[in-house]
Amino acid sequence: MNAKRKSMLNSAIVGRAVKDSFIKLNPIAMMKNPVMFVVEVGTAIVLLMTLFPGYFNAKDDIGFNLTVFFILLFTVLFANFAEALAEGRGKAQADSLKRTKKEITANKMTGSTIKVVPSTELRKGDIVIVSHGEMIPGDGEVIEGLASVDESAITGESAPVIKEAGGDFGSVTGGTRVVSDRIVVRITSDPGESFIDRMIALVEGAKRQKTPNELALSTLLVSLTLIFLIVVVTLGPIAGYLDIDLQVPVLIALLVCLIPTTIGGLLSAIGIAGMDRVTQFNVLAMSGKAVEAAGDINTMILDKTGTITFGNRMASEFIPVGGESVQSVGEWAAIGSLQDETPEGRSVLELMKKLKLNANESLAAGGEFIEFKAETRMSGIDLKDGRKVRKGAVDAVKRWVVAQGGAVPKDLDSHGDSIAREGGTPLAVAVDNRIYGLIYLKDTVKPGMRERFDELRRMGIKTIMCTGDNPLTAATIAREAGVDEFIAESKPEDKIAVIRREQAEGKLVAMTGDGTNDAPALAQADVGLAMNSGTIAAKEAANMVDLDSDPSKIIEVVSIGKQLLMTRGALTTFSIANDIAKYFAIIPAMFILAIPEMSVLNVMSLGSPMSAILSALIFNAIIIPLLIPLAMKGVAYKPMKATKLLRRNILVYGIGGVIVPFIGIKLIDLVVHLLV
Ligand SMILES: Nc1ncnc2c1ncn2[C@@H]1O[C@H](COP(=O)(O)OP(=O)(O)OP(=O)(O)O)[C@@H](O)[C@H]1O
Ligand SMILES: [K+]
Ligand SMILES: [Mg+2]
Repeated sequence: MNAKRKSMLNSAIVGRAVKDSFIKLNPIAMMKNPVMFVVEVGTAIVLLMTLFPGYFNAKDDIGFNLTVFFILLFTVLFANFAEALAEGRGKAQADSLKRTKKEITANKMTGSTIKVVPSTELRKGDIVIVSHGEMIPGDGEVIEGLASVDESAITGESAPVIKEAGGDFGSVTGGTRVVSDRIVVRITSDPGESFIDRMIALVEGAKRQKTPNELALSTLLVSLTLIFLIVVVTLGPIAGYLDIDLQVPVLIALLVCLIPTTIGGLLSAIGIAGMDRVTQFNVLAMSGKAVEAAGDINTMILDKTGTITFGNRMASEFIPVGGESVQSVGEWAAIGSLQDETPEGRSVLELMKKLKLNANESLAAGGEFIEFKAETRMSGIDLKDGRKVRKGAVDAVKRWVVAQGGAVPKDLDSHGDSIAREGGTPLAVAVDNRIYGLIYLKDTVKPGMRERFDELRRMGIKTIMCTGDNPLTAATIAREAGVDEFIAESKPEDKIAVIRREQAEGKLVAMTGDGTNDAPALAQADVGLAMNSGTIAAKEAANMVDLDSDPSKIIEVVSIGKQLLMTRGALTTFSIANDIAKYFAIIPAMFILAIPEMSVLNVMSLGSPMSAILSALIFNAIIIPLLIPLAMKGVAYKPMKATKLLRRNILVYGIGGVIVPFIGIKLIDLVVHLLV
């Protein structure tokens, strides 16, 4: 991550937020937030009454009304400021992305000629050539060649990544730079629909829509506002009937204190900041809904290779069976791997070199390469002389050999099992109906996995490891990493089946993936995190993309989602509890103002009715900016079960929410009382 992205709020962002706070006063924009809209309307009424007291036949104290007006105005401005500040970093980031997007020229291939055209003219399906030093003019897939690409413009990561035709590392992003070699790219997006365009829209929050959770909460806040509005509006006539004179600005002050302005003012900032936290983490969430869903996840599906383990499964040993030799196992393994571009395949050839073994490579000439497929769990080559060479998962190779009338050497299983028990992956090597031996693929569990899974368990999240590997290896790695369940010998479609099974039980499921065959499962999952290095299909199916291509990040994304939901819950509790406390300050004051004999009601022994009302109103306003840091950073929490967490939060934010205003209002009153 680059420093620019990491930089916290700087003065430019704050300055812009201050300006935006005033722009956001526009009532049409304000209507999106009904609670604050009511405050704004109240502010306008008080202003009119201050400016034209004659019209309202108010016998009033202009000084008091003017003070109320300013406090109300600041209440609205503070809420606007919270939202503007939360948007700030995204807007700044969008600006810098727009700068990288500036016009790029493309070497477009039309037939056999190359034409230089502006990147804006490129359409889906166009073919371009990008050489060393040039910018990639649009999103696409490498169809020829291999190059290292500097993707720091989007990922912030300065180390270049290798992009090559075929496989899962072939997708490139417009605006990134080729720093070595030359690639031919097929463009996969039309202008305005590129990854950078989507990223700009996303960080700018241009298309931000309320999430289902936010909508539900907004409905609650609007209902509360309506109830209090009705109460306060009817209070006027009732008081009039009783011959009690209640001034309109006092009623408005009462209303504003009662309606949930704290959460109303911070709600959208909390949502934006949550999205922002995910973005700073180099994960692009396609919607706020995805981040929230992450907070509600019950089940997490994880890959073994590359997610829980480092994934650079390297051949470390050739183990002969049935009386064969290391040389023959190695030779056939190598012949079957000559064109296998997977890390496993390449490592076989490297092991040959390391062991100083030779393979008669000419045997492979003119043969037909059989690519590794997760479905068959084998790869190899059909030689020109008719012999078929295969290497792959032991059970798959056994079945293949038996189907051709071959026999399984007696010592195969024991050797295979001992590799698996150590957490390694055994690959069997066979030619036609004869098994020569095993390749020992070594892989290691990433450090710290157990602690992270413990944390997930404490949050009540179940982890399921899905792997194409054999049950023994799977069990060993599962035990070592501490996942709750595992599914071995799983095919890509098995992932969808697990996701559906969990969802049928009413659970929300998260998963990560990068291959085209992961795309359906990524789409089926409630939270699908695709790797940026992955295929276009995977990235389109997912609702999040990890720019650093670290599948284990799903764990942190879930934590951020949880934190977002908790922050919203905590501040809602705090806000509503707060309003109850203000009630005790302002209601007695109103009635004492009208009937001085009622001064026994002054439970908080505030200076005067006027100062009580103003103090409650000032507290109501300044609590918003005071809570901005909490709204932006999210509440701190320890992973624990949802019910326990809820109880704790109600205790802290509910009771805290009742006590804090009593102290706050009392302190403010001490000062205000001196002034009025
Ligand atoms: N290049 C290869 N050639 C032959 N067989 C392979 C090759 N790569 C993997 N295999 C075998 O196929 C099995 C399935 O591989 P696949 O990549 O689908 O799953 P995996 O990597 O083991 O698990 P995960 O789903 O956790 O990534 C492996 O366990 C291994 O036995
Ligand atoms: K309030
Ligand atoms: Mg794999």
